[in-house]
Amino acid sequence: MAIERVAVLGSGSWGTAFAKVIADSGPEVVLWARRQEVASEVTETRVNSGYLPGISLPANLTATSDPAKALDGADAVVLAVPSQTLRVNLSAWKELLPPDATLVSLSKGVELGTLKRMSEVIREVAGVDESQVAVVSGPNLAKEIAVEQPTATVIACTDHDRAVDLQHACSNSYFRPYTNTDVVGCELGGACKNVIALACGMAAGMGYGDNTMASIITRGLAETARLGAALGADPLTFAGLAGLGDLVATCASPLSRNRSFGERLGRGDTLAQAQEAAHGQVAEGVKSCSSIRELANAHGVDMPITEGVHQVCHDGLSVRDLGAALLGRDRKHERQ
Ligand SMILES: NC(=O)c1ccc[n+]([C@@H]2O[C@H](COP(=O)([O-])OP(=O)(O)OC[C@H]3O[C@@H](n4cnc5c(N)ncnc54)[C@H](O)[C@@H]3O)[C@@H](O)[C@H]2O)c1
Ligand SMILES: O=P(O)(O)OC[C@H](O)CO
Repeated sequence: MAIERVAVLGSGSWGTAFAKVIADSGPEVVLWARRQEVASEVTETRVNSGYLPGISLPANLTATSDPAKALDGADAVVLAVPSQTLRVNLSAWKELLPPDATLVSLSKGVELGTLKRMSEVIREVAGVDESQVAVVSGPNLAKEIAVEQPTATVIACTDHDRAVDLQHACSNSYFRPYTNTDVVGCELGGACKNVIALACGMAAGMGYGDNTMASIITRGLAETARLGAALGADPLTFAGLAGLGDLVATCASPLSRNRSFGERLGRGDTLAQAQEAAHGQVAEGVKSCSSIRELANAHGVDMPITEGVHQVCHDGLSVRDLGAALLGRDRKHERQ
């Protein structure tokens, strides 16, 4: 089914940038903003100055703070709110969802408490089959995409035809989506890389260089793939855009909120100071390190970097002691 009208719910950095991607690809887009002043600014000036200052949004993108108006007649509903608020947000919107619309998750996290991936939360709250839920994940730093720097991504959906429809709705001269049916692998790649980026940031904050970064990235990928194997993901997904691609972009980029957050901790900031410096923008890994750790423990999967990041963020471990703990672990074979 051709996608002609899209609702994007959440007008932060990625919600706004992805709304622009879709509008630049053809469909009409209505962006929902929590705050009326953001919706008015986007509609009247075509700018979301709080999240994407200086970016001019296209004419086929309008905004509203009324979810009913955003969702009316939508062929696809894109969910662009933080992982830990998705359940509450979607519950409020549930009755307004057009019955056959594709529900698309942009959020990269694992829910605290339930340990569910975002597509699982969506299926549960909306009461839809998994074939109706898609995930967008890849090396997609919002600020680069907003200025139309070329990138690729993955649209994961168990229903290949639905993924292809969405692929058509968000393909343009700077954005190239690939399809994949491995929803589990794509979501785990997106959630886990935020935690690994926190660790890379911590190392950078301590003054360590590229050998350390490459070691954390590679061993971070190894532990992500171990979790994926336990949860039924396709191992090849982790070598793709939603695995290695997103991991490298996030761990290396000063634009990443997760890496920047970790860097502050590595320089000696407290969690509260790093949170304050984030100016309300979400660094998903700070919460997902705990849910991913719990998920790994429940499946008997060893994730030492994730465990260490959790201990730094929530158990008072110092970044220096995290480094020592990781280096001091039992020696082992690379494939273990
Ligand atoms: N920014 C990126 O480059 C990027 C890229 C890919 C994926 N993501 C993922 O997309 C998701 C959204 O990230 P973002 O970058 O847009 O975040 P952001 O911090 O820029 O914006 C979050 C948005 O959610 C809204 N929000 C916050 N709390 C809310 C609540 N309780 N109810 C409703 N809305 C609430 C905020 O008002 C804001 O509009 C995250 O899971 C993130 O990991 C971000
Ligand atoms: O800014 P971050 O750390 O949330 O990362 C942004 C994106 O997920 C990169 O793909």
